[in-house]
Amino acid sequence: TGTSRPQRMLKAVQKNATKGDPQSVISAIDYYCRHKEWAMNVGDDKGLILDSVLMEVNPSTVLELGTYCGYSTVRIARLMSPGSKLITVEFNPAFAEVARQIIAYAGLQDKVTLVEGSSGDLIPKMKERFGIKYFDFVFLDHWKDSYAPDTKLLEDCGLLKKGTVLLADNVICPGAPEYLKYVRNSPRYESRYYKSNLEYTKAEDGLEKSVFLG
Ligand SMILES: O=C(NCCCCc1cc2ccncc2s1)c1cc(-c2ccc(F)cc2)cc(O)c1O
Ligand SMILES: [Mg+2]
Repeated sequence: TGTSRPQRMLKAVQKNATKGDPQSVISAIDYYCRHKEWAMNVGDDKGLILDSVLMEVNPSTVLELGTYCGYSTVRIARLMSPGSKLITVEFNPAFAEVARQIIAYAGLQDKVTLVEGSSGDLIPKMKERFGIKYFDFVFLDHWKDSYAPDTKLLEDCGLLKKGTVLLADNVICPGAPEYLKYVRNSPRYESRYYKSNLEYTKAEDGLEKSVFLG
């Protein structure tokens, strides 16, 4: 057995990016995944939408579900104000190990808390474990059929407040039909679809932005 895809991605960052420079880490990953080996990062097309929605919200607390190698973690944390906190949840220990190193290489480890485990187990523990009252921004990028149940769980745990923004990746490809039905039909959300491309491809994908109305 050789290296894994995430390990090869980490090597590309260590080789081509500048330590402490988040933009160079993002560019190194995008170059590697577009020209060498595809990987399921949110990518540069959808990444620009993520950046603009994030800057509009300017959140103090962020929850990311699905860290993978930390690409979107770096994209988000690099735009967050001093003193703000990002909690990112990853299920797969091998992914988490690579993500920790990529986040540290970008110099963003002080803003980011990476937690290993499943979203369903960890969401109910957010308040007691991390002293979180509410999340201002939630990026959903984990199991697509977990988006809807985990959104309901966030509501039930009182982790959303009036104005919290949920941004969901892959609502077209691989798709999150249950989630779209839920947020688009619920009177508690104001939703909007941002059409884009599946990372590093010409296929359609997009992000759904849903504002919690309280
Ligand atoms: O599955 C995807 N992403 C989730 C990985 C699941 C890892 C998890 C994290 C976690 C944390 C907490 N609790 C439970 C879980 S489970 C994903 C897949 C594609 C794709 C698109 C076209 C393809 F042909 C093939 C793959 C593209 C994407 O952007 C993705 O995000
Ligand atoms: Mg994704």
